[in-house]
Amino acid sequence: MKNRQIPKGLRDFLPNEVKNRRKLEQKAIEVFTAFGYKEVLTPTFEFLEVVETGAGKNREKLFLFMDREGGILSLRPEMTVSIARLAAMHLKDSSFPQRFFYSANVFRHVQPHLAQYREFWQIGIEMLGASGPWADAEVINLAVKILKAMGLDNFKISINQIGIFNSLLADCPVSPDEKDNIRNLVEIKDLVELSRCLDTLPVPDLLKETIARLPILHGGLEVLNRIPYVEKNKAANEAVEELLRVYEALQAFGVEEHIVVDMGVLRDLEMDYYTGIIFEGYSPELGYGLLGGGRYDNLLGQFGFPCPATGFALGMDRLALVLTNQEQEPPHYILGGKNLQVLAARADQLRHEGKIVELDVEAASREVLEEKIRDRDDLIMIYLDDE
Ligand SMILES: N[C@@H](Cc1c[nH]c[nH+]1)C(=O)O
Repeated sequence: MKNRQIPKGLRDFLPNEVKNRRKLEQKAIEVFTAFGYKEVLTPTFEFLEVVETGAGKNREKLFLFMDREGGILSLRPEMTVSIARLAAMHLKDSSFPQRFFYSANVFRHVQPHLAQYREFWQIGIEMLGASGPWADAEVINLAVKILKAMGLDNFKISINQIGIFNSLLADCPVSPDEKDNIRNLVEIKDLVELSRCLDTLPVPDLLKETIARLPILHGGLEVLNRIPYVEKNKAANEAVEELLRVYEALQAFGVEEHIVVDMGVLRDLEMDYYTGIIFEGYSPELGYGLLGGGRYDNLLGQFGFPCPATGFALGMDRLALVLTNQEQEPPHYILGGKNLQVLAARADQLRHEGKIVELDVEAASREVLEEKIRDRDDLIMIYLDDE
């Protein structure tokens, strides 16, 4: 019966799920607000041309449709590009940095699996107009603070600087397709195929060895001493230096226990606008990432407004799945009786005391009401006989 189905990869939210989500959202908003971030909203769909500025090679993941004038539109697959467009349209005369946050549904035509829907919710921030390690570290610090505020303790943020990988790759005398393949193999950590692929290419041995090791290079700062080829490449060296500065700033923020330096994080499978520090947050018990982000200094320039920027987004559906709701609920009453005026006054009084009160709007008798809520052990019944 098709009229009772919804398209693949979409979902309804029942009251408990909505409540959990709103709670998480509320906590995130409190943290963002305390750091001076302000909420923005953008339209649910944009011109394809705008969306492709950020996710160029991922057209097959977009939900596309046409407007009546023949323009091609896309449901937003994420928020960063829309905010870059917003900044270029509205903020040219503002002072910077500007700090924004959002909570929005986004759409990607992915193969649905656990906690991966085609419409999903992201909460995120973008800091526009600030370069330098302190800005990157503030954003990563906020990622840590958010996960903590939501009740997670056992999580890590893997950080990298995309310039390290890009500079190594620039020294490989191979075709763009082969570069894409290498990038992909590093990202999915396929060590066997990566070595095999590198062996077939005319890449200098030291560089080959370095790239082959990237997926397993993770840990503390010592990781940065284990990338031998970096010495030979000035840009890679500078990128390593920058990563070091950000790590130091994260130490100053006091969050380094959650930080892992990870040369295998490229975020290339997600977005291709990153230019500097990139990071992903995950909980070791889970097989998937919770949040991701990084620096994208060239994106706003593509909308005619060159401006450095950095940010991250967190997947709410995934987070909701991780977190069991530890908070105590206020008592939940059902209030029955025949005199509406008396009931209404009592209901208001209880609500005023912080209780949740449902009024029995069907004015059932005590017996009927008792019978009706027999299976609802979350409810406390009060019946007011006429006084
Ligand atoms: N928009 C990115 C996350 C991000 C925000 N800012 C920078 N990166 C994503 O959806 O993965």
